Amino acid sequence: MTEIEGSKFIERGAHKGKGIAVFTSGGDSQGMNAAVRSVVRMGIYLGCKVYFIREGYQGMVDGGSNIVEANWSSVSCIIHKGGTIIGSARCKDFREREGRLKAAKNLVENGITNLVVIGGDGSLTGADLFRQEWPSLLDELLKTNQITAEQREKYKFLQIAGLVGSIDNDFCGTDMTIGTDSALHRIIEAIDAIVSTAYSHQRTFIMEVMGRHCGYLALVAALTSEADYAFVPESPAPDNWQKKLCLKLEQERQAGQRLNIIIVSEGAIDRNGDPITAELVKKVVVDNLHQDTRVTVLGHVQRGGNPSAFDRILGSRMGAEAVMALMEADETTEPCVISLDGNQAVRVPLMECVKQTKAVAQAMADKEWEKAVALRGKSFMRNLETYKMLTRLKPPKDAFDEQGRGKVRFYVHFFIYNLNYVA
Ligand SMILES: Nc1ncnc2c1ncn2[C@@H]1O[C@H](COP(=O)(O)OP(=O)(O)OP(=O)(O)O)[C@@H](O)[C@H]1O
Ligand SMILES: O=P(O)(O)OC[C@H]1O[C@](O)(CO)[C@@H](O)[C@@H]1O
Repeated sequence: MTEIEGSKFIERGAHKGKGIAVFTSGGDSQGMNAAVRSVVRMGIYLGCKVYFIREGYQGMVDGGSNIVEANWSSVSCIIHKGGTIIGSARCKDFREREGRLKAAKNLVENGITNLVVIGGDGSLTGADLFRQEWPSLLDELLKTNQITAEQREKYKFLQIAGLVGSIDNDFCGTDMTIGTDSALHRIIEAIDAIVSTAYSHQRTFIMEVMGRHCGYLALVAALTSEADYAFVPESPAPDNWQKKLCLKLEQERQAGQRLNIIIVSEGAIDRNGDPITAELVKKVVVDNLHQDTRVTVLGHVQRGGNPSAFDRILGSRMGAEAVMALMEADETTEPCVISLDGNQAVRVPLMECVKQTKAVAQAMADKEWEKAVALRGKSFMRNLETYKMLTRLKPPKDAFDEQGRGKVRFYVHFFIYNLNYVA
């Protein structure tokens, strides 16, 4: 790299002959293609041989035509596409050492010692383990005559850079994972559509959103749609949630609201760790309030469709940074995750992020809810506090007209004021 008046100039062909492979793993997410494109083009610019590994870890384990060299035009016209053009999978084989042994052999055979992993917490946890085991995997391959002593020596270091591609935003160490923003767009669009029909029929809608054990999507969806209630896994509803929920819905109706929206994260639980499903919430509302209530499960719509501008840029920036991280690494470098910190792309140690992400799961298993929320990070914590505060606030009396109905303009001011106040 050359310094030109304070800015870095990365020379074309500076890393000629190095082998890099990129693959996408776990649930697909919008923006993965932008990241793949960026890795390929940055790699080629630097003179590397860039490979696609198709179908995630399964392709790495199976090898053969799943590992193919990419060229500049293989990634033309994909930045706007949802999903991942190189396929993704959940792979049981890679969870076993035997599978990882086959994967190691395939990488050595293709001369690949640099990996860009684009996936969620599971994929990056797998990558962390793979990197730790690499020397012992090569030893075993050598011992069983599957690789030569020369190959053992030449490929002794495996460098890994992870990009967090998942709609769940459940990985510690980055502000936003690639795909979350687009999924939120899908969710908000759907809620806005539901609100109009709910208004006409004075209905209550329960919307189930994805996120696995992470409530980020549910929380931000609730905040941005003024939902009346939200169930998120990290901060389970109080034991008497049924009563509190019904009271809240009743209050809103009495204030003149024609509809209610409740957001349920697919991983929502109560304080005992038992699931709170959308159907269970519906039963509580119908049995107690006799409201006309419907459930909408958004499902994979959230993962589909074109990526937002944010996710395209995020994927592009992260992809280029991942290649640079690999090229600058030496045998002492720890594997890293390319993260978003504020507006900066930063490299953080993969092992640390995996450890912290596991700690969230542990805190939830131990029912240490406050710890779980804190471990999710500041932005999660602030969103949760904001939402709780907004839903606790009751409108003053002058928010109602003579018939006791809510004045719409008042609500708008009230909401905006409070949002500004807590932000
Ligand atoms: N502990 C692990 N050890 C080895 N491999 C793992 C491990 N966890 C996950 N993997 C590998 O990563 C793959 C993807 O993991 P997972 O299904 O958890 O999705 P993810 O990467 O978390 O993505 P998403 O957040 O979109 O679901 C698994 O199918 C498996 O092959
Ligand atoms: O597509 P699948 O394998 O059904 O997985 C669904 C899961 O994947 C995610 O979409 C991404 O992790 C989760 O939100 C959801 O629980």
